[in-house]
Amino acid sequence: MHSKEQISHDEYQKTADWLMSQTKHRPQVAIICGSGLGMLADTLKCQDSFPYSDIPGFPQSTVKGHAGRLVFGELKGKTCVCMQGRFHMYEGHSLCKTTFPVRVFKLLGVETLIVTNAAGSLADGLQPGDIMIIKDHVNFPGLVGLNPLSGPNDEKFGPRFPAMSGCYDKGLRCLAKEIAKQLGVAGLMHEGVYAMVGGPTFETIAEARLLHRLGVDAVGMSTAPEVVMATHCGLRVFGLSLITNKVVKSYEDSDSVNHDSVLEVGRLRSQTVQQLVTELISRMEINNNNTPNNAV
Ligand SMILES: O=P(O)(O)O[C@@H]1C[C@H](O)[C@@H](CO)O1
Ligand SMILES: Nc1nc2[nH]cnc2c(=O)[nH]1
Repeated sequence: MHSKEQISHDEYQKTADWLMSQTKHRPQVAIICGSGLGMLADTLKCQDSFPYSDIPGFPQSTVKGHAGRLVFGELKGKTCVCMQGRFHMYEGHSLCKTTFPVRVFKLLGVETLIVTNAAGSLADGLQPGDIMIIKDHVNFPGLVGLNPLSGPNDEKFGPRFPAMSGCYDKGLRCLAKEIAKQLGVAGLMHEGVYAMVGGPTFETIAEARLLHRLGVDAVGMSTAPEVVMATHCGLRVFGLSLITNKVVKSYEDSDSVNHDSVLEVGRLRSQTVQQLVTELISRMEINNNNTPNNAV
């Protein structure tokens, strides 16, 4: 089902053209808000916002904690677009639809994509409330062929066989660590490997143990397909996981995770995540090599 659906370049372009006809903002940075992290859009000034239901070609958000709005605005001298709500494979969207906004962002002239998510920790040193800079990912659906790039390749966006080593920009990861020190939150910050699983089930204990043994630090149900699409079309990527729970790895442990507690940790850490992302956007350099006219 996932590899058959294709979205043509024209369809992405139509959505980008519609958005450019509705707002004067021409974003350089795009932010995808994870579960409970929609407040990242609140810091944007001079906002223009669009419910997904009004945007031609956009899928709809169905998950609590994902408002379903695209917000454009200015942040510390940079023009941004923020997805208040992302699309997940488990909602029944094809991977093309799940990642639809990423190529639209490319056509809008975006150069850098910031992805955020809520994730459960497997690494012993990662506690709920900690923030993990994503150094790399394991795309479990992708490993078995559920890849948004399956099917005919559109060379206008990128090559047939894109490299994924180094897909999380090193310079931005270093900058984020420096900012965390300056904000006095270095104690909360870690760097690690995120794994995407299909969801919507949280992990069994056996699955949690398997992921832990494989070297995964945090697990979630998103992000990897977006990053694959972004890297394919040449966007620079920065990723953050907010650790919302420890994944249960012991049969003696009676804890269990639920979506409301995931959202609650998002609320508790919203200010810190907001400060980090704001500073990162403020201090990142933009090369302006992807203006909408020469985007793809
Ligand atoms: O959109 P993200 O990846 O932040 O959402 C995570 C994974 C599930 O969608 C949900 C589980 O609580 O949070
Ligand atoms: N798969 C998965 N996704 C999450 N999102 C937030 N917490 C979790 C978790 O424990 N497992």
